Amino acid sequence: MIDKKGILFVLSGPSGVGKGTVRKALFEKETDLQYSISITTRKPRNGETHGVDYFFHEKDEVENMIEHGELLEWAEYVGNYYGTPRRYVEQTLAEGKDVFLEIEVQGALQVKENFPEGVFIFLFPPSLDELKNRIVNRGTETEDLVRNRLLAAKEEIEMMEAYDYVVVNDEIDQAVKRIQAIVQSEHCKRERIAEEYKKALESDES
Ligand SMILES: Nc1ncnc2c1ncn2[C@@H]1O[C@H](COP(=O)(O)OP(=O)(O)OP(=O)(O)O)[C@@H](O)[C@H]1O
Ligand SMILES: Nc1nc2c(ncn2[C@@H]2O[C@H](COP(=O)(O)O)[C@@H](O)[C@H]2O)c(=O)[nH]1
Repeated sequence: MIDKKGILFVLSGPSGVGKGTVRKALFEKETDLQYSISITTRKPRNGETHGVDYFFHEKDEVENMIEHGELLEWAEYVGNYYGTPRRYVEQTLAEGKDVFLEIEVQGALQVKENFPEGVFIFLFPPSLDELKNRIVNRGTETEDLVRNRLLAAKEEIEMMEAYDYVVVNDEIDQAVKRIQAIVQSEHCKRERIAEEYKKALESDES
């Protein structure tokens, strides 16, 4: 019997490209996706809430989670830990629901090793100048952190080929529509595979 697990979608890309913005706009439309809230040691920004934007933890707590295998993937990114709680993802997929991760590139590549059947989407900026403008204009990072995030961005963009899809985030609405099309098409693909599998089983029995 083919399993009815949910699909794991992973949205990734350089800092400031608009992952959070696009994900929030997508979730206003796609109510069937389940967002996996990450853990981080970064301090909350103004307006961020524990359990909504992130689970905010101390460094030793996260190191304990890593040691006990509680994270599906984790990365040290520009001085802080970020990670995906394993149990939530595995349980939700097993219930047949789709899970959506919004994570940086090192983490996405770790997920790809463990879940090669996942769908990996790279969000791409219209240009590097625009990427810099977005990080700077967001106003959440010091000058040093902006520089570090841009340095990381250049390395991250080189990993783009490892992804299944590249979506340009020029206009938020357009980027959301492109991701919705990917979600739909992946569902159709899996339904077709399940159908072919069923037919193959039936012809085997006859
Ligand atoms: N298509 C877009 N056009 C113009 N501005 C955008 C667009 N998408 C996002 N932005 C703006 O760019 C800034 C960065 O967006 P956002 O915080 O969503 O990026 P991110 O990729 O999640 O960043 P990080 O990885 O650092 O968390 C925000 O100020 C956001 O409003
Ligand atoms: N590897 C992981 N990366 C994550 C996770 N959650 C968020 N992120 C990414 O970290 C950077 C920085 O985020 P910020 O909120 O400090 O701007 C960004 O690229 C996020 O997408 C995670 O669980 N694992």
